[in-house]
Amino acid sequence: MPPKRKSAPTNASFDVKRSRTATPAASVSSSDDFSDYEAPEEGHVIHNVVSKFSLDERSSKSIVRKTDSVSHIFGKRDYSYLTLKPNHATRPLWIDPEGNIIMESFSALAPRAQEFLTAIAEPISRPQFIHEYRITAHSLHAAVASAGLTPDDLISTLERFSKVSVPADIASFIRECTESYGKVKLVLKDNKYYIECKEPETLQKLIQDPEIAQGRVHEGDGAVVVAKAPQMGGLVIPGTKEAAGAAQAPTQPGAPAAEKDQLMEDVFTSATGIHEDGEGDDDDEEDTVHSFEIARDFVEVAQKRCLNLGYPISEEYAFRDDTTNAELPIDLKPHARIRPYQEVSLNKMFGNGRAKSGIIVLPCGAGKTLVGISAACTIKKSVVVLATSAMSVVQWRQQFIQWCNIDPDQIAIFTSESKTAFKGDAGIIVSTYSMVTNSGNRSHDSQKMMDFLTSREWGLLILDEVHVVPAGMFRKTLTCISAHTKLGLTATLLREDDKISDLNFLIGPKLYEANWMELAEQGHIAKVQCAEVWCPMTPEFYMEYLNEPDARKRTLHYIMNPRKFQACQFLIDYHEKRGDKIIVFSDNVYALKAYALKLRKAFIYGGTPQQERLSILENFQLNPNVNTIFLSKIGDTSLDLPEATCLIQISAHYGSRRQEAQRLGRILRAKRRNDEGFNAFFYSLVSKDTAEMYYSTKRQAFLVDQGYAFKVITHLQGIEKFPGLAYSTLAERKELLEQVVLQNADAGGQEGDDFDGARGLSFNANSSRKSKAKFKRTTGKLSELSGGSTMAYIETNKSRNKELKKDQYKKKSSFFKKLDRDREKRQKEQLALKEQYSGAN
Ligand SMILES: Nc1ncnc2c1ncn2[C@@H]1O[C@H](COP(=O)(O)OP(=O)(O)OP(=O)(O)O)[C@@H](O)[C@H]1O
Repeated sequence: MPPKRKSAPTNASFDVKRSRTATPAASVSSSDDFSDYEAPEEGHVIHNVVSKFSLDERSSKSIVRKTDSVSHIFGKRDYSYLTLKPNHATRPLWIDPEGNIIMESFSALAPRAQEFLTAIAEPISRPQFIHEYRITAHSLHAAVASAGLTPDDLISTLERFSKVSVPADIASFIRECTESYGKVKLVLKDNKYYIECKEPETLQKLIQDPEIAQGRVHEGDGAVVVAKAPQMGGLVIPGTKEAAGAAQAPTQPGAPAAEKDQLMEDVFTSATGIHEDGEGDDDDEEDTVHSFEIARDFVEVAQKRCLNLGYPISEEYAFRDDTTNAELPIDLKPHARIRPYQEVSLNKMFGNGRAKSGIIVLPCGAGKTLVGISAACTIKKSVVVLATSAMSVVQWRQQFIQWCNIDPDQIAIFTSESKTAFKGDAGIIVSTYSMVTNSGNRSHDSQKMMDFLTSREWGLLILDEVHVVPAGMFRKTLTCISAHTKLGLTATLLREDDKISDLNFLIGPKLYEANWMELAEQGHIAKVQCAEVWCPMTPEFYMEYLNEPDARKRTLHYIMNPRKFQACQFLIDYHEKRGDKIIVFSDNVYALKAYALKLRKAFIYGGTPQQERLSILENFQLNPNVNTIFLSKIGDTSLDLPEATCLIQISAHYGSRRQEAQRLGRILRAKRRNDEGFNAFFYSLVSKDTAEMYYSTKRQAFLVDQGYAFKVITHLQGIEKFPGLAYSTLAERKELLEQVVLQNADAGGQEGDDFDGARGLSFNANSSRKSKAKFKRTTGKLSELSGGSTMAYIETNKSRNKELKKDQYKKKSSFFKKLDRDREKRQKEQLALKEQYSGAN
């Protein structure tokens, strides 16, 4: 097979078909920069050691499938030929030869198995009873790097948990991936970069490579430095029980019986080498490491080359040995107690006494900010925090002051409104991605701040909402800010473009991903009842919907469907009477205003002046007469309203899974979450038999994978008898339809992208800036925007969208191009007729 450049198969992993189309290592060019390098897909087989491995061929040779009357239904996923172990009923895992792992979460051994799987595999779906995981090259990398697991540990533990023997192909995949992963490290010590390895042979191999040799710094005789590796002992993360000197946390309720505990401990110990009492087998041993220095501007080239050679580099920061960068006097306040899952995620980051770069995934409202702050308190060096909006910037600063005993003067804000550096040698700067990457003309103060940011070294770079940042912007950020450790934080590691794997490469592996349902069970986030309410279209709206040629106007028809309005009115009334505080979300601003005005409720969208926004929010929080507010997409993220207990969604961003999860996040932090029997409510109102139903299903995919169940409500009991129900007569509905028909297509569009507050749409954006960026059009088809290709995020780069469109057009045959032209012509004629008709009336 000829080497493919920039191939981008869509899966991750251990998937047989994908690994076949893997980018051969040689295909990643040896050019000197990364500008033309496109990282492979998430978890995709990323180096030659892995690409040599073809599970497909091996497994297809060895499998003898049964053929009976039902086997055709299961096709390749008929695994009935696998032999179950005699005591399979007590084991929780099914492992198939294609690398998928299914876990019975009701098994007594499930808690242990889950702990193990979270360390070695990617969670794919975790509903109540059955969880699905997949072993990927990246997950194995993270397992080796953060938990220090050996291939034998991994395979033997899988074997113990599995109902069937671990297939030989999987065992060899694990060996091939883990043999090289995590062995070579990039360490920044005394402000010099070192490539470090425990095996002298591997290091020799790298040194002898002509490309790497070019970047090597020869000090004295150019010898390889041999040193003792630092050990984990002594590193205490602030805010943990250990830090407070408290005893170990008691066993959780519902823990397995004593005799099972012993079995589980055996299994766990065999996997990690760590006993329950925390003693490692070889804690006292010191390992020898060999390293050589690499020039700063050669680091990326070396990283790429090592990846090609089959030794992907992990980045680590020996912050305790860093005497060059000033210490930041920062500690958590005594009252701060970090939660168990926050502690687990931080342990993954500081697992071996050094800080590892990577991504931590926690549900919305689960406290990512405190995780970032605790990381800063552990490293105790200068920190840069980058957030997506000016409002988040303010919140980050407030949280630093709330949780830490740091002088507020040492936390500076860099936004369009504030540009002052911190006092002293070390400090914290909080800014937005676009402030840092803005390539336009900067004001004098802004340039001064940028120079400050780029001229020094930072101990930690915290990247908030890491998944939403366009990849190009990301690269720019990482090149202009030199940080020893990069910590990405997100709730939804989902992107609509094909750049998710860039995060693995540019930041580091996913270090930890929390289980939403578990956190809800433990009361850290609210339990939510989710429902999709099907609202039939009225006949007159449906006729118009079917005949409308313009996609955006069609959208307006299903959002303004009178039956949807009635459902919204009914639900607001029902939940207000229950004592809930309700947020109604609408991406469509025309509908937002129309619904809110008709129902006499307050609304906030991009055009609402700042003062008015704050006043509405304050009333919502404190005034018992203001129980419902309408919000446009500007409220999707960063809005901390713990009073809210019910969400109603009337219009959304097509099929965006990320938006659905983020909106749900607004009620996950409900104050009342620990009240007896408390539930928050999330309703998505969907017009039946329209495109909205398709998008709605797509939107829910991520939450369903997290274990949320969406009930379908086809009829709201008692709605017909609801007093004052709007649009209950045909005349009213026709009047509404007329108003909708008279709107131009823009009314069917959505509010501009609120990627960054600096562009004017965030909650605390200066209203004078709003008009500049209110609406942003991108070229592309509806399906491209909608998540039609299992996407949740669209690259906000206009030229990229144009390219996409062009590519699609190129792919079309002349026959289809002709059809497109004919259709456009017909649409123009229809529009002209309509205009003529409305003019005549
Ligand atoms: N360990 C803790 N102890 C007490 N309160 C906590 C803890 N961790 C987080 N919180 C509180 O939980 C709330 C949500 O935290 P935060 O805003 O960091 O969530 P998030 O994960 O960033 O959410 P989102 O993704 O929606 O922005 C905050 O009010 C925060 O103070």
